[in-house]
Formats: sequence, C-alpha cells, structure tokens
Amino acid sequence: MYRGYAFGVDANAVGEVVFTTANVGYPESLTDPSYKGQILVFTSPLIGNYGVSPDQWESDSVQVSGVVVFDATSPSHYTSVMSLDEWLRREGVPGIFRVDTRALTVKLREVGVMMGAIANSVNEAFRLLANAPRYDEVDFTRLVSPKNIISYGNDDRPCIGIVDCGVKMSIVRNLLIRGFRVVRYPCHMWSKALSDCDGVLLSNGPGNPNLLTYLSDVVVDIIRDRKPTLGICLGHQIIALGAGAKLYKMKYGHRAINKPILDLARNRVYVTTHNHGYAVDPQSIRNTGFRVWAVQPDDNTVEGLIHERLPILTTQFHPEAKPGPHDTTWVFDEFAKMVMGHGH
Ligand SMILES: NC(=O)CC[C@H](N)C(=O)O
Repeated sequence: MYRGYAFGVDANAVGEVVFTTANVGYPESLTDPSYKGQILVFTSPLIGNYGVSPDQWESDSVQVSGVVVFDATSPSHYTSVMSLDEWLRREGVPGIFRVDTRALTVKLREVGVMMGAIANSVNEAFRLLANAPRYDEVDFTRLVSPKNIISYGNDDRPCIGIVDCGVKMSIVRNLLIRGFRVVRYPCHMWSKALSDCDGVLLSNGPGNPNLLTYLSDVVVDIIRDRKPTLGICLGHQIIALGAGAKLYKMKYGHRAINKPILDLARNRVYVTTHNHGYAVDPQSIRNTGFRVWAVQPDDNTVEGLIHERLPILTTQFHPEAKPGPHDTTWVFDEFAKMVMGHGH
C-alpha cells in the first residue's frame, strides 16, 4: 500500500501497475492506446511541467486507467491549454501524487508487474482487486480498435492498410509524410486491409497478444500474398506468433524513451522508445522463416524480425518514437521501399 493525494477525477481505478522511465512525453504516453487497462507510474518525479496540448495526443482520449506520480506540477509553457490535473478530470481518469514512486518502482522490478488499485480506502482497494479480471485475460485490443474504416490522404496514392489494434497517430503521420494514403481497419477486418491495400501495417496495441486468435491467420495470408508488411510492437508479436514462434511475459517490461537496441545487420546502436510487457522467445524463431535483426543489449530481448525471403519487417520498439528519439524513423523509409517494390 502506498499513500498519496488524489488529483484528476475523483474516482477509483484498477489495472496492471507498470512503470515508465520516460522523463518527458507524458501527454503522448497517456494517450497511447497500448496502455489500455494499465495504471501508469512515472519514475520521473515532476510530471505536468509543460502542461497539455492536443497536438501531443496519440489518440483522442487518455487511455490509461490511472496515473501515479511523485508530483503533479502546474504547467508553465506557451503551448499548454490545460494542466495535467484538469485534463485527467475532463477525461475521467484518477491520479495519485506524492507517492514514493522510487519505492514502488523497486517493488515492481523485484516482484514483477501486478494488478493494483487507486482507491480512498484499503477495503475499497481490495474489493476492486477481488472483482477485477486479470490484465492478461482481457482482450483490450477490441476496446481500442476503431469501429469503422478511417481513411487519410489522396485516393491516387499507394495505400497502406493498418490492421488497427490501437494505432498511435504518429504511425499514421509517418506514413502520410512518405506519400501514402492510409486506411485504418478494425482489426477483425484484417483481410480487407490485405485485399485493398499495397502494403499492410500491423499496429501497436494493448494487452496479451496470445488472446488475439482472430488475428492468427493474418500472417498466413500475408506470407501467401507476399504482402509488404511492417509490424510494430503488438504487430511484431502477432507476426511472430503467426509464424509459429512463442511469446513470454516479461517481469516488468520495457517502458522508456532511452532503450538502446543493437542492429545486428548494420552493427549499430540506436536509442529508441519502448512500451511492451511481452516479448518473443528467441529460441522459438528457428525454422519460422524469420531472423532476428535487432536485440536489446541489456537483456537480449528480441527487438526486430525480418523475413528471410519476403518483404516483412518487424520492430518490438517504436520507430515513430513520440515520445522519444527519432533514431529509427528510417524503418518507415525501409517499409516504403518494400511497398514500392524495391526494398528487402
Ligand atoms: N506497445 C505495444 O504494442 C504493446 C504490445 C503488448 N501489449 C505488450 O505489452 O507487449
């Protein structure tokens, strides 16, 4: 139990408690649909310094279940239209501040991520936890996937179909600036994305990828159609699963904007943005037709796969960054080349 003071909306929250070490980019993180179902702890002590502005949002609402910070500060920035506190009130999301986030992070690192609740009393917290389903058992993707098809850009351009499991808007923007038309499909409509578009992007998204059995055939069809494909984060995990590899749940995941990845093909290191709690078992890649092209050098997590023969590329990290460094936006250039027929 960690005591603190309430901010944001006056309500309870329950979810998987995870931490991010990102010291900036809280508006982007809080609107990242991949955080659905999670209570996000910021290890950086001052969150809110530069307020909130809609051009920072990665989706149209705050996606986390609750926010834990040491200090929720008042904003001082010319782009800010509201404080973090006001934003969370409007969005109906509770926060708690003056929590010893260092002690909480050490606990999560040592024991692993776990379900947690933000509540006004211990009894209330226990009641919430007793009634909540476990994070790993809920299909959160269904909650953040769009209900209808959404298109961006001119019809005369080559088209990328996003199988949208909760895509971050920066991914859409990275495709638009490379001259593509972009169409977001509800994830159960993946076969239409394949048939209607020149390339396919399997997006990031929340929750346990093993539950998404309705997406397992997408990989079979991508391989059969030789469809140029980019898989990002959850999309990378779906491609790995569909190819016959296995996933495991990490003890406390990678959520940061300064994670190194080692590019084994180019022998280079990039600093990248991560937000994942599951990862691909490297042993299980053998005989799938894929090879590992990137790893995280601290713990050897698989950070990218590439097909031996077909134009299929994946990243466990986030090439779109937001928040984070732009070292790996070239991944979108590679994908663009694959779609235009002169890449890998
Ligand atoms: N950002 C993502 O796409 C996250 C993927 C998956 N939900 C995980 O936690 O590993």
